Amino acid sequence: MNIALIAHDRKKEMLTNFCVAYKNVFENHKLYATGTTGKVVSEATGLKTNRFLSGPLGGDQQIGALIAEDKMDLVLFFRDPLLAQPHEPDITALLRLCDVHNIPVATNIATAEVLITGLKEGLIDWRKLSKK
Ligand SMILES: O=C(CO)COP(=O)(O)O
Repeated sequence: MNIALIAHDRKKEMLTNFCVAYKNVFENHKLYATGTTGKVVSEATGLKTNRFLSGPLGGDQQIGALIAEDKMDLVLFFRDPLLAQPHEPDITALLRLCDVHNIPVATNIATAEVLITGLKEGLIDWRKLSKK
């Protein structure tokens, strides 16, 4: 499965800890990330991440393009709901595309826990069947 990892600055530590905790799951999948998130996660966990541009410079849009092409299977986007982002339209567009293409997406750690458990249990395997 192709998994996108994205976190706003004040959520990066949380996502990193999440990736450490579930390293055994993530290492069986292909990871993509926005620039800074990928750097931080890879350095802390040793997991390989395919990194795009930093979010404010277009990274969210690059991940959005993969979603539009039906190439992303799961998105974990730890958003900061208490801080305005300069690239808010890009964030909205990415989440909209998840809804357009029915891609499982978590925007906080509580939902991410549920999705990662579902991933382990094979509950997202339908994605393999739905590939165009
Ligand atoms: O801004 C982001 C998502 O909207 C994340 O970008 P970085 O991973 O480059 O910090």
